[in-house]
Amino acid sequence: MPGIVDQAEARRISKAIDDKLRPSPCRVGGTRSLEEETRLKKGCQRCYNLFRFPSASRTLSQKIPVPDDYSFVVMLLGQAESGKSTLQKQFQLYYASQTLDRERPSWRPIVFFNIIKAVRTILEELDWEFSNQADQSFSSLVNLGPNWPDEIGHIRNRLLPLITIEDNLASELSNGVTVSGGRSGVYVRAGWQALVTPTRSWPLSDIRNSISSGKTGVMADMAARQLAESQDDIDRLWQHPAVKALLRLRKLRLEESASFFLEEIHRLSEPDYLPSTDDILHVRLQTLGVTEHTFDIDFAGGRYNWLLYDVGGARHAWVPYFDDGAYLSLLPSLHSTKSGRFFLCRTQHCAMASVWSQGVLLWSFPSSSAVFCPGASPTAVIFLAPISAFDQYLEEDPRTNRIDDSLQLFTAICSNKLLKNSSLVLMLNKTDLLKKKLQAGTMVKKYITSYGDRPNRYDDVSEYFRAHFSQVHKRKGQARQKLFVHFTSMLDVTATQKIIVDVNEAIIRSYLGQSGLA
Ligand SMILES: Nc1nc2c(ncn2[C@@H]2O[C@H](COP(=O)(O)OP(=O)(O)OP(=O)(O)O)[C@@H](O)[C@H]2O)c(=O)[nH]1
Ligand SMILES: [Mg+2]
Repeated sequence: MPGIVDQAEARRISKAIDDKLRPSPCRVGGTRSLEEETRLKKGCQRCYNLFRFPSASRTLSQKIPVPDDYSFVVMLLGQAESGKSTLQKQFQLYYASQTLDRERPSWRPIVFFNIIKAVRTILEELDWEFSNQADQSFSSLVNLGPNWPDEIGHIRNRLLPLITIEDNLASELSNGVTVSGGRSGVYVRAGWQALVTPTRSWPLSDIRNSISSGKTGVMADMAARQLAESQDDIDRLWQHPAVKALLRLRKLRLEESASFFLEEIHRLSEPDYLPSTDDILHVRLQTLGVTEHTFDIDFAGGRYNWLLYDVGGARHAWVPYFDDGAYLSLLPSLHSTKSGRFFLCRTQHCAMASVWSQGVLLWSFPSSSAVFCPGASPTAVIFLAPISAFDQYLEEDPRTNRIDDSLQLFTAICSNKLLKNSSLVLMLNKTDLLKKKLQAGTMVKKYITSYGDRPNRYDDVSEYFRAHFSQVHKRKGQARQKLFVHFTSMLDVTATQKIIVDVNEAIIRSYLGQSGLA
């Protein structure tokens, strides 16, 4: 991978991976039935998983002997947009769906914000094409004809009242939180839902009442009205050949969920629109700091408390926490979660951030990387790596490939001594997007030179990435640390929920093994 290893090392790893990828069922070990053996020989991924993660395939039949006051602490880590909060929503949907139902109204203005941001981005890009069209390249390239600037200009004028709402809506939703660098966005901390819709009304009739009685935010109301008025123009813009050309030829990067929302604009503009589960899973909303979620999980005849920590992955989202101060300062009020486990500190001169608990330094890390550790070492870390991002670069550092960045973060996590007893779950996420990109002909080797001339097919590409992450764990991981790997598409509810159950069971088994309770 560019930036991780030098050329000779890249060739060595590449060869090792090729060797590993050659069908070799024996390497997964375990006792196999004839049928399983045969399927394994044919390269069946499910069989491979069964042997690689045997715990996930069996069911615990007895209540497990966990101390009464023990909580399974699980941290979700990974770069920005890797899908951590989406996985948290899937946990909530599975284990506490009534709380997700209660929160539905609070997602409504966030959906509106996602739409407005997409519309603004498209118009800005078209403005750029328009003002730089002296060479006529865009028009002639896509055969748009001479009138497209006028057509878009009219739509743009009608959409201006909508897009001017964006910043104020972001500020209302973020409750005044902004990040440096002038980025527009919605950044949320734990408990934001209650701020956005104070009534948290449910069922639908109550929501209609709360919307009509003005109990939702002022800007959210205004956005709803403007969307209702602008829906036809948004649709016209989205369907316009100039926009399709932008997406196709200029590789315009909208948020991944933008097309989902723009396709559905008329449904989302209904006066009593309430976000569906699919809408909530598609929403893009940046997490700021750490949010804590508690679930009671019924399992094998017992009830267990899980504390899930969702950590914001964007580097710039951490910037507000690292402002002036020449001394090591404790900032517990900003960073402690409900259970008061986190303390974040910084030293100005070495640009390191540190995590403290009860006066003990737990972890230090460069302030540019977003890792965080709870007061006690977590039972498990779930690391999400979006493998569809092979052709993308970090927003905060356009030279760093996103897969490369994920590998670096994963290396830091595997080698962190504080996590030596934690189970590690690696979710190679966004496989649906990866498939789409490969089908559309995007070549992996163009962005990941070490991929070489391997076939540009999903099975080969996904296995290649899995092998790379596994190599990191093998080289940097610690003896007692187990690694469980899953390919995921976090928007697929059925598949993800099955994986969640498997992962939970694997974590519990691993905990029992570590603590000698098995
Ligand atoms: N197509 C697709 N989209 C996904 C998948 N997982 C997450 N997304 C989308 O990716 C976007 C980012 O997901 P988040 O869960 O907000 O990412 P995050 O890691 O919490 O990001 P930060 O809070 O900024 O650290 C959202 O719009 C999700 O709907 C996936 O497997 N497939
Ligand atoms: Mg998040």
